[in-house]
Amino acid sequence: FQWCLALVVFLFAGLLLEVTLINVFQTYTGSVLVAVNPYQLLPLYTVDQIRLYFNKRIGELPPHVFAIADNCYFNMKRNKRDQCCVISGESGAGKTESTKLILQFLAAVSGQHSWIEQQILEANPILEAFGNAKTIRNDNSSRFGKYIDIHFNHNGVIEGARIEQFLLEKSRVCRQAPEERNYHIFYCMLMGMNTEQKKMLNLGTASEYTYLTMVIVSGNCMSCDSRNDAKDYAHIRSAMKILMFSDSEHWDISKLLAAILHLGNVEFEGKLSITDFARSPLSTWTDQVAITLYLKAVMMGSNSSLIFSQGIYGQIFLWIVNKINSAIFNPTSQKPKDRRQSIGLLDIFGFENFSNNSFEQLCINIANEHLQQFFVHHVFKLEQEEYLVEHIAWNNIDFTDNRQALEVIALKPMNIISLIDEESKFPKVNFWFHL
Ligand SMILES: Nc1ncnc2c1ncn2[C@@H]1O[C@H](COP(=O)(O)OP(=O)(O)OP(=O)(O)O)[C@@H](O)[C@H]1O
Repeated sequence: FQWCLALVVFLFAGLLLEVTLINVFQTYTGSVLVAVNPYQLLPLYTVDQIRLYFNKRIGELPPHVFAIADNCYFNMKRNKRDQCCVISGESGAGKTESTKLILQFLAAVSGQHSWIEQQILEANPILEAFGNAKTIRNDNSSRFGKYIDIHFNHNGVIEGARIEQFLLEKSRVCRQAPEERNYHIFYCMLMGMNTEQKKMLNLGTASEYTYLTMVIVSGNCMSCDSRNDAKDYAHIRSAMKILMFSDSEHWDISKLLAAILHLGNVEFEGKLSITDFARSPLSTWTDQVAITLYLKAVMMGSNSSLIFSQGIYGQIFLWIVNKINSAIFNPTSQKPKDRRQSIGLLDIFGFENFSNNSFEQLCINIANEHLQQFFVHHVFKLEQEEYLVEHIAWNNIDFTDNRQALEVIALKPMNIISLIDEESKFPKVNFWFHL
């Protein structure tokens, strides 16, 4: 497995954008593309541009994300080695958009315009609906990490793909920071469903649901200027059809999403002991699920609806990723002639620093620190070691190595994560870190 060091790093600096030269926001450092988010639609990602960058050497044309994609594709075919493209940068820097552009490029140049290519591309609107949300930094922020492995046959034609997801931010289902929203799918569903469907699920408008209005500090945020929830819902529905979600599966998901919204509006007035419960009329329920839920709710107190809702949403998300994989992934036989090559695209949530950072931010930032270490290791350490071995004269480059920070947080035996893990085994524990 060869790591084609096609690291696409995006820096966040909107001010540069007044510059009229189209390609000034992208440059290379070695095989790494460094880009600034232009935050405007530039005519850089057209079919003509795909044709232009196809089969060109890096550096022949101005720096471009298509050049990185072409480089991966070319290396995979020529060297018969799997490739990987790591896309890194802070939140809102343009990672997800770049991932989609690379996918579009690969789908276009691999040549067949087949059903499977369309299915792979249409997985994005579904994943974004369930895994992305408006944050203060990005109206379409990924709240999970994803690794898409695209599989090619020996002729370089796409044969399938497989998606892995990491660390969905489940706490967002129950609460959001000011000016932020819950996952897009809730608003899309409420805006896009017809009256009859909403009636069957007993659904109203977003303002009626605690999970869509209860932000941590003050104010609430239900709309998002740059998005059209009703239109997006239609797109999600058609994408689900393309990915072979049946109508009944879609309806089951809608029922679960509605259940989460209703669960958020449940208020607990007091705690019933199990003995009280046994005496109560509820103990005559025959529905085992309801009884189990009720007993758990009693035992866990008022946090129970949060835990259920997050658990249900997490399971829906996992199920959806598996369902997508069952449509786009087709296992190959072991015969050498059927052997496939792959290009992997890693797109994780970007580094975040809010005034109030939760455990999720800690996990997101640790993942980013690991990527930064990978970058530092390959771009500075290994490169300079090679210069030494080959006796090449160069000016030593000073760089900040984040290894120590990583060791304290996650690598050394007594690290912050292992301490949190140990402490969280005790009831009612709370953490306050000042890093
Ligand atoms: N190449 C581009 N050209 C024009 N606009 C872009 C480009 N890349 C990103 N954008 C704009 O910036 C927004 C944020 O980009 P994106 O969602 O890809 O960021 P991200 O790095 O994936 O953020 P997060 O880590 O929060 O998921 C997009 O919704 C889009 O409006």
